[in-house]
Order: sequence, then C-alpha cells, then structure tokens
Amino acid sequence: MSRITISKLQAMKSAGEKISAITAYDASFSRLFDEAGMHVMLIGDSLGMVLQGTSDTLPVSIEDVEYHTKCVRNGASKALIIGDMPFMTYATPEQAYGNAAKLMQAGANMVKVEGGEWLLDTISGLVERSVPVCGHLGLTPQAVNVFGGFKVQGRDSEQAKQILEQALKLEEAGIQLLVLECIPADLAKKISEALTIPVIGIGAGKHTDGQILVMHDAIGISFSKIPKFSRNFLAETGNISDAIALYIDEVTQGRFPSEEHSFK
Ligand SMILES: Nc1nc(=O)c2c([nH]1)NC[C@@H]1CN(c3ccc(C(=O)N[C@@H](CCC(=O)O)C(=O)O)cc3)CN21
Ligand SMILES: CC(C)C(=O)C(=O)O
Ligand SMILES: [Mg+2]
Repeated sequence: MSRITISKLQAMKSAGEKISAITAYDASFSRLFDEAGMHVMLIGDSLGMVLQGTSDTLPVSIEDVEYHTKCVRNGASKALIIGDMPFMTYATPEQAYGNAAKLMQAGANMVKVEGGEWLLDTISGLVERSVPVCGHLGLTPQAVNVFGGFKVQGRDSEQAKQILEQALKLEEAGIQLLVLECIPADLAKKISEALTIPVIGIGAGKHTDGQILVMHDAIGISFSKIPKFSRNFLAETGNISDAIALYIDEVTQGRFPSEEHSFK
C-alpha cells in the first residue's frame, strides 16, 4: 500500500473526514500506529520531555530528531511522516535548509516549524527547495520562556486576531498543514474554516480537520505532566492496539476531543 500524501490529507479536509495523528519515536510503536491506520506520525521535539525527561523541549538537538525519524521510518509504510525542527535549528533560512535536509534524508516527508511572521521567508525558501512544511501556532512550546509556562494562547481578542492573521500568512507562504496547540475551540474553528489547508489540533477543540496527541499521553504513561486536553485510551481498553484503534475511531467520529478536553 502506498504512503498517504499531503494531497490525500487535503482531500480528507474537503470531504470533511477527520485526520488522525500521533507522535512516534521508534519502529515498534510506529508499526503499531501504521497498522491501526494512523494518517500522520510526528517525530516531535516532545521527545525531550517524554523520552529524555527534560522539563521543556529546548535541549533537543537535530541529531535527536534525526535518529528517531530513522527509527519511525523503519516501522511505517503508510503514514505521512513529519520531522519536528528543534529550537534554534531554523533561526535563519540557511540553518533551516541544512537541518531540514537532515530530517528529510532520515525519512521525513515534511518538516514542522513553530512560529508566525518571522518564518515567512524560511517557509517559502524550504518549499522552493522541495521541502513540504507544516506550521505550528498557538502554544508553541519552544517559546515557553516567552509565555512564562505552557499556557493556553489566544484568549483575548487581540491575540486571537493575531493568530488568525499569522495562519493566513503562513498558508500564503506555502505551508501545507498547520498544527494549532492549546487555543480556544472557537478560535481553532474559525482558523480551520478560513484556511484551505488541513489544520490539526491539540488542545484546540473538536472543529479542526484532525487531531494529534503525544503518544505517551494517549496511553497514560507520560513522564511529564499529562495535559488536560489529553485522554488515556489505554485505561479504557486494556491493550495498546485497542487503545490506538479507539483513539482513531473517536477522532474519526468527532467524539474526541469533547468539551472536557477543550479550552474556552
Ligand atoms: N507529554 C507531553 N504532552 C504534550 O502535549 C506536550 C509535551 N509533552 N511536550 C511538549 C508540549 C508541551 N505541551 C503542554 C504541556 C503542558 C500543558 C499544560 O499543562 N496545560 C495546562 C493548561 C494551562 C492553562 O490553562 O493555561 C493544562 O491544564 O492542560 C499544555 C501543553 C504540549 N506538548
Ligand atoms: C505536540 C506536538 C504537536 C509537537 O509539536 C510535539 O510532540 O513535539
Ligand atoms: Mg514539537
């Protein structure tokens, strides 16, 4: 079976079919997620927190994500694979090109970068050089020291307007997928409707075109604090394959996230 393409995700958005995504870091889980029918796997810089035990994602290196991308690539034959660009590995367009090349050569089909306005040239440069790009707005964890903690973003109307405007500019610059993290459900709905490209939410309510979770949260074994927006699917099922199948089904049916896993 051939790999899920970005155009397939685009077609899913157009058809109103929900996209399910999860983070993955190794070949064994990657194969399990792939066989369950997961559409997208992200080698997240969250690996700093869930694999290495650090208190934020800032110490993660490009070599860390490169290594885990190779592991995930070996387990996945169908899911679209996204490599997360770590803190300060895309501070300039030139840095971004060299570091994106490492993740693409490790097996990623797309790279993800956190931020808005300042990234527009980097994004168009990557896209011109044949690297598909996923954006990330809202609670961008690499900016935790600016936010003063992992806090919900976009609650006041000025900030909400800014996130929407940034999303539109990123789309114009060439991103083909967008992650929205920890923003009010109404704002995520508005952005998902305003954009042509698919929007994947985490802590962003049920109206986005798809959902992503950190895999350790979805099975309730995270080293770090499990965020309010997550749900332990293993506790409900008793084995990991069924837990992942339930997660995908709940996303597909629009039952996850419910109000208790969303922000106002
Ligand atoms: N295990 C894990 N899950 C994640 O979702 C995740 C990571 N690690 N590491 C990277 C970032 C950091 N993330 C986080 C971490 C904590 C909260 C959190 O504690 N949020 C509060 C809400 C705070 C507020 O109301 O402003 C919560 O109660 O969920 C949110 C996102 C999301 N990502
Ligand atoms: C939470 C997701 C979107 C992420 O960026 C990560 O796992 O690093
Ligand atoms: Mg990340």
